[in-house]
Amino acid sequence: MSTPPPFGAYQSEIYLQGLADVVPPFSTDGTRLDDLVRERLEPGPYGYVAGGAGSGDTMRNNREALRRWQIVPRMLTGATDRDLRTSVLGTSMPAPIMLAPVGVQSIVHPEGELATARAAAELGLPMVMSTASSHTIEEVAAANGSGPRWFQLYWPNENEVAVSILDRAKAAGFTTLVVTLDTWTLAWRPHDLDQSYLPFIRGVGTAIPFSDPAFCAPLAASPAEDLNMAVLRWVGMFTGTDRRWDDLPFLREHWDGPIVLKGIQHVADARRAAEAGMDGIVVSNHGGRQVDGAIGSLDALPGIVAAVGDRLAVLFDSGVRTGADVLKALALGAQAVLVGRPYVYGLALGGQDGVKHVLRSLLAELDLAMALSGHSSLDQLTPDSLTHL
Ligand SMILES: Cc1cc2nc3c(=O)[nH]c(=O)nc-3n(C[C@H](O)[C@H](O)[C@H](O)COP(=O)(O)O)c2cc1C
Ligand SMILES: CCCCC(=O)C(=O)O
Repeated sequence: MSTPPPFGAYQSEIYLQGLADVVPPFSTDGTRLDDLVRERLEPGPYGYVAGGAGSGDTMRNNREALRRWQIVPRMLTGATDRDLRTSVLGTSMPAPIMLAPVGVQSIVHPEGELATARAAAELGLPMVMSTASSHTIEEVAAANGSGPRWFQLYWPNENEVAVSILDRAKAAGFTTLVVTLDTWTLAWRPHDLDQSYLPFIRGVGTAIPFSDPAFCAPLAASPAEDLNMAVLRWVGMFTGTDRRWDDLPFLREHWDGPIVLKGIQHVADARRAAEAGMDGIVVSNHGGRQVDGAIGSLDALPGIVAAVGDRLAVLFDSGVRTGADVLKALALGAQAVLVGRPYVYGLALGGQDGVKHVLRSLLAELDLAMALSGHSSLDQLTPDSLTHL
């Protein structure tokens, strides 16, 4: 198997552009994007995307948990050529980085998830499409073309609607189902409450149910004709839902690919997912957007990997901003890492090219972090690559 060109090549590409006095479209530092976007977006959309639950403590805990683990570099290991390719639940990817499901993307850029789907396909990175997308399943699949794609389900209250959405996702080539468990109702989010800002009220992020025959069947008028009625039905369908562990066989019955539960933080829940015959989990606290005062997501990872890592694909998200962050999560046993806000900031700053720039920067930084810390392959990353402060 020939070694693919290193992602670190983005670095030389950028330096060479300097010969023609060209600089990157915006910062290559994933920790600075939030500041750039704050200046660009209206306060409503900015607060919605960047904000967390309550005081923001969980968001800060995510970053602090990542900072408390630090890399201990090794020398003279022959890490000149790296191979970051991997496969998760049958999906091949050029590096263990995926685009987390993020809804309502058209609040930051008119092309929304379509631009994201195109950028993901250009890089071959799997995207996870959200149930709360501002474009339909079929539109995003078309934009993603032959790229790898998974579908994220917000489990609706009505089974007919769930089945209809799952059938559409399957028909549109989504291979793995990601079921998000931590957002069955929205948290207390002062950023949004203080501005009375909720995108869904404006009908953004409702494209999938509003284009769904099972969702629309009981409506007296179409969502285009009577937005308020449709939004009311949306609220009843997707908020305050009550699903339990016993309900999981329903998903197995209606989805024939792998199923991943997203939003796991407790070891006991990870064990439960394994016992329920799930294929994977995402160790995630939704980027600190749901439970304020919760642990940093990375702090949940080692215990969960020890408990179920041999039975389930364990993925990780929440707080990842740099290549070093990705390296740390991989070293602690995640098979792949999802990023949320960073690529959405890229979308806000530059559409499809902006998403691509953020992801290429992250890939390059991961590649160089691997190289300079002495790792030439993913299997060389172990907890021994790190120390905990
Ligand atoms: C604006 C926004 C919308 C989101 N929408 C969804 C969603 O529709 N479904 C979902 O499972 N997670 C959603 N998430 C959570 C992400 O999938 C992911 O867990 C989180 O963003 C990871 O943290 P990070 O932003 O620090 O990378 C959303 C996150 C943001 C920032
Ligand atoms: C009910 C959909 C919520 C979208 C979402 O996941 C978020 O804003 O974090």
